[in-house]
Amino acid sequence: MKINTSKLIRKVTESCSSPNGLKKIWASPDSIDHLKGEYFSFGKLRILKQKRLSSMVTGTDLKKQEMAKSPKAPVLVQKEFANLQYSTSQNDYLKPPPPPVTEAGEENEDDSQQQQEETTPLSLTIPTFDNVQTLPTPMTYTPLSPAGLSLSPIKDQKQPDQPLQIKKKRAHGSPRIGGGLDSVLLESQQRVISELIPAPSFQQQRVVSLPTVNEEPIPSFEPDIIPKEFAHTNIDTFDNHAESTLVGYPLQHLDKAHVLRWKKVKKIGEGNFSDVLLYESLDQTDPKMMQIAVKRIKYPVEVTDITFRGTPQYNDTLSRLESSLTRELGVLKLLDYPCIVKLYGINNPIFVQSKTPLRDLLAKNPALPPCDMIMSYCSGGDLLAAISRCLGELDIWLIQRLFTELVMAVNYLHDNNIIHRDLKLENILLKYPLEHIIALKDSPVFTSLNMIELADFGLCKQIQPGELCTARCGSEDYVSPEILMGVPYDGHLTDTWALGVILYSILEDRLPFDPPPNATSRQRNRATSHRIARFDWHWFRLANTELDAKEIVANTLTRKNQRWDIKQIMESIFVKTEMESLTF
Ligand SMILES: Nc1ncnc2c1ncn2[C@@H]1O[C@H](COP(=O)(O)OP(=O)(O)OP(=O)(O)O)[C@@H](O)[C@H]1O
Repeated sequence: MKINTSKLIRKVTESCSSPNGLKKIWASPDSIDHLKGEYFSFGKLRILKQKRLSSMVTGTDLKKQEMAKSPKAPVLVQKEFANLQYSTSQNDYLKPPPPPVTEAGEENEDDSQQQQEETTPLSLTIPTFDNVQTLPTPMTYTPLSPAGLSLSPIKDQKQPDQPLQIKKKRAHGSPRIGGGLDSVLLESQQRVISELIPAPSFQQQRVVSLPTVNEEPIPSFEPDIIPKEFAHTNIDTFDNHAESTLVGYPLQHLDKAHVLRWKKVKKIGEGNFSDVLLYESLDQTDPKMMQIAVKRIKYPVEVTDITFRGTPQYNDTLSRLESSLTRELGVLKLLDYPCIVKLYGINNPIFVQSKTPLRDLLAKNPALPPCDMIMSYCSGGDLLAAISRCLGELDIWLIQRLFTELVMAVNYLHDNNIIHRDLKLENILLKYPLEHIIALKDSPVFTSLNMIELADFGLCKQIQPGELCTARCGSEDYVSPEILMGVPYDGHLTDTWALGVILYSILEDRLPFDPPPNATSRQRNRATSHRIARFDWHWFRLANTELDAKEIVANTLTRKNQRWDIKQIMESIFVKTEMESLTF
């Protein structure tokens, strides 16, 4: 029997978007299971499973708990919007959605009846544009957390009277797993900018496709190549070792004769899946590697906690983690472009040599050693933090320069049949602090040096020309309507959509699909996905300003059949004129 969950979905949606706190919704365990792929990741949602009855609890109590745990996200102060003009001419809209479809066999909310309900087989409906009759369900993702099930705040907790801000920096300590099996399904803790990642045990809910990428063949693991001291070291040794000194292998020479050593300086960043640390060379060899950024993978609790061993969560998590890791490393090894972060080396060759590095390591040792990716260091940090620090006041020449480099990086990826799928402000790294970049403006080297590096290839994919993707992944504010709809999508065009979101955000100092500055409380309570699906964005600060950049936003934050691809963005006046001045 097919379960009808539409009523429950509506209730959860209302509850999740309610600013006033706790609400309980009772439903059968199967209904909950059915919803998990959609809703488990809602920041305010917790699922309490009982034997025959489940409840979902949403509310501010959970938010508060998590907010107390998470460091504050950088706040980007907004300008006054009191006299803003409202411009709609450049936008197109979907027609208002018809009322939600009522399916036969609707669930009864009555508790007593719920208790009677026995297991009902789940059915999977893959929506297409033909049969989508309601707006897509708001989605966030719940990546797997080594810290367990704590939930983080998510943006719709904003109170109506709060100043606008691009605040959606990741929640520290809320790691994700992404990219695995092209469906990246891990659960339990979410980041503030979320990925649309269903939980691992709910893959029947979601379009799950195995990777169709033509991955570069990775040579099979040769045990001899791993230095003895690493191949049989336990995790404590690695941890102590990693605290102070890092031993790494340059990608070109994965043998013991070429090991390099670095000393830890400090932590410089944190993602959902990794800690990023600055190290300085102890060998004084290659100047490029004097200072390096080390991306240390955070292993989810499901693979580190021995009590999970042998459980479906363990197996699922392990394979997704492994898939994500090998994908990111496999792609990074191939890339060589000024505006893209470089992978210089690795702390253990097995991570780049084996197709199943984690399983191989676990076969030798019960605990996983750290995985440290040795990467180029960008001393300016990420663009979101930089913009936040300067209160969103970037000169247009600088916006033009940074965005042009980003477009060139994405063009390089697309030319090489790679889609990024997680383009966002946090993944754009500045090679130098913003003030240094500004000071360099009139220097002769300004046009010969790249100022950004694109990072975080955990969700990228190598694709065949014309291939469509099905994995619903990305970050909530940057995700395109077709991904929200769950239909197969062209990854090139979802990348250019994200470029539109990025450019708009830098220009307007706000994310395009946040509630508008003059929003009514009803608008404020609407999910971001609702506005995305309706292409509901407007110019505010720049409503009356003529700017070449605006045509890029207008032609990317639009329907996929009208959306510019990367070549068209490169042909725009804003990008083309800047590109012509660059010499790298
Ligand atoms: N090479 C680098 N140089 C300087 N800072 C970096 C570098 N790489 C990453 N960072 C910092 O660390 C943060 C997290 O890095 P990254 O996005 O690669 O991790 P992640 O775990 O994949 O994150 P996410 O949660 O977005 O998937 C970045 O936003 C940035 O601030």
